Amino acid sequence: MTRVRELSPYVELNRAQWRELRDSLPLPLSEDELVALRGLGEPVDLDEVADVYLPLSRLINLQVAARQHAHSTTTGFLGEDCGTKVPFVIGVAGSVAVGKSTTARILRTLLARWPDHPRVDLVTTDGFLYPKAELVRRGLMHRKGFPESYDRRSLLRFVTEVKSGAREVSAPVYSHTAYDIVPDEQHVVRQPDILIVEGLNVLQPGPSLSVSDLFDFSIYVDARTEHIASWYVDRFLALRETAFANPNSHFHHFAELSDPEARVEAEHLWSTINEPNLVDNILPTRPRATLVLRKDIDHSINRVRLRKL
Ligand SMILES: Nc1ncnc2c1ncn2[C@@H]1O[C@H](COP(=O)(O)OP(=O)(O)O)[C@@H](O)[C@H]1O
Ligand SMILES: CC(C)(COP(=O)(O)O)[C@@H](O)C(=O)NCCC(=O)O
Repeated sequence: MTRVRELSPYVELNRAQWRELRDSLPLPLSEDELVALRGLGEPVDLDEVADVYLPLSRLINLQVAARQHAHSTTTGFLGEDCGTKVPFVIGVAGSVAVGKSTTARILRTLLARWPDHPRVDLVTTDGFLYPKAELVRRGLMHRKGFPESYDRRSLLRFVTEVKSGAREVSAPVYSHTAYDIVPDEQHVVRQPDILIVEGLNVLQPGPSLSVSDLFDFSIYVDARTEHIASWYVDRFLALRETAFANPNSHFHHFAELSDPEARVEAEHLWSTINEPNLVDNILPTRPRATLVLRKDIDHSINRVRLRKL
């Protein structure tokens, strides 16, 4: 184990060192299950689940118990009922196209296999983007994914209600096909043991209480900006045969583009929207994460940085 710097709040481990912390926890995931969790262009294999995600699942399992204990201490101090469980909330942040959704889905599946917290729910923050009409009204159509394109107050209220133990809390749902919020769809969260909140900007601090203040643990999925740019372009090219091929897709007009034409479009979207958002808004939140998963150019996670203080 190497210390990042003397007196640093972080400890940095390479994959071999991190793998040791699995502590013989069995692998509760099959190849078929993993394939179903992988996003487009995400090559994560069972070795990576065993080396990286199992130690993480073990660490979070320990922290759920510790958090519950800390909560009971506070409720006992207040003379309130110590028996109620407060959902443990995990934030997953990182750039567009870095693979956050795959990380969040693998984590959700692994955490749900522990008998002490089987109910794990996952919400993506795209549901809290303003609807297209509102983004147009605010002049934010080219700022989708920037902090100001989200209804941050609703997101904060949603997580607060889940943490307060509300029986049912609804989140709006976003569709990449429609490029908009789906008017009549809701994701209903019913008293989970763990809630994962995944999105570009979940670690953003705010002028007052923000959603990251409610996180018990947070993960930043990280890679070099130029590697993420190439993953974004490759995924855009691949989407022509999948999502863009759907005539209802907002991006359907890209489906027929040649490789060089599609590359130009993807590079334009990257350099005008997603890269500035990464550099200006997302990367500055990285130091706030409890854990940073650092990916190599082949998407494999080769380093882990844990905040220990
Ligand atoms: N235009 C699109 N059409 C359909 N699916 C998309 C589109 N853009 C991104 N996705 C999918 O949405 C999910 C989230 O993508 P993104 O926000 O880039 O985060 P990440 O790649 O970090 O998970 C991914 O599974 C991705 O494949
Ligand atoms: C929907 C997103 C803003 C991500 O939302 P998140 O769930 O991370 O809050 C992003 O995937 C997106 O579509 N960005 C717009 C720019 C682009 O299409 O690349």
